[in-house]
Amino acid sequence: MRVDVFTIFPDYLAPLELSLIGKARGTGALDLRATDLRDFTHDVHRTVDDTPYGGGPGMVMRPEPWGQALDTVLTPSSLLLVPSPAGRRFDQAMAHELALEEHLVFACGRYEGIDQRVLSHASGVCRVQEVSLGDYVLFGGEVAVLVVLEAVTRLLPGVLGNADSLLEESHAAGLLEAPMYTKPAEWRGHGVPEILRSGDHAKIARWRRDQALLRTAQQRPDLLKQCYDTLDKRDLATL
Ligand SMILES: Nc1nc2cc(Br)ccc2s1
Repeated sequence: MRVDVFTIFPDYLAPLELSLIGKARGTGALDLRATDLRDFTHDVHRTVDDTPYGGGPGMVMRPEPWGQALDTVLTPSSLLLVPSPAGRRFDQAMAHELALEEHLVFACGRYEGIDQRVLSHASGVCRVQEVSLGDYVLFGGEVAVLVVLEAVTRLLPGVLGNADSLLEESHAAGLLEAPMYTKPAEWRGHGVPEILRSGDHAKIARWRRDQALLRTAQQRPDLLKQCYDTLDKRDLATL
């Protein structure tokens, strides 16, 4: 997967050199390029913003640098993602959708946002999707890019050593995952559920399913409602 990120703070994306994302870049699973939007300005101050038409507080990002920057990468097969408080709520289902894309382009806004004509113009070239992490406002889109890219990269083939862990993790089957334990068997007076040390894999799988159902019912009843139709009689007996 090819990913282009345009930002006025490319160093913000330095964490993408680390850990599994760094490995994904090394293996070629992820071809990631972060570009400074100011490279597409032509004045001595490298200006990327200006006052808003209609007045109001703050500054708006100018369309010209964005137009020239996006011209260098967008093709009809690209998906332009614009982090925004007004965007589609990012979730695991969207992460799976994005992991199937061949080319993601992120436009990281700052200030009061990007001139709307940039998105309108780009929609004549490729698909454009505003994306939100949640109902709160950040200083810019870079943090959203870090989150989206981590969630998507771990879904790319070959990135996670054990792909099976994708099957059991929270939100994988619409449920939160069961609580996990490791050695020692006794820690500060706290033991480990005996079933997990029984070696009976069928019973362990059932216990984990039950725990996932109960944990989801307690902490995220909204998720349980979404997947209720997929539950079988044994699941319903647990609830
Ligand atoms: N939740 C979010 N807040 C913001 C603010 C700016 Br400025 C740009 C993108 C985003 S995504």
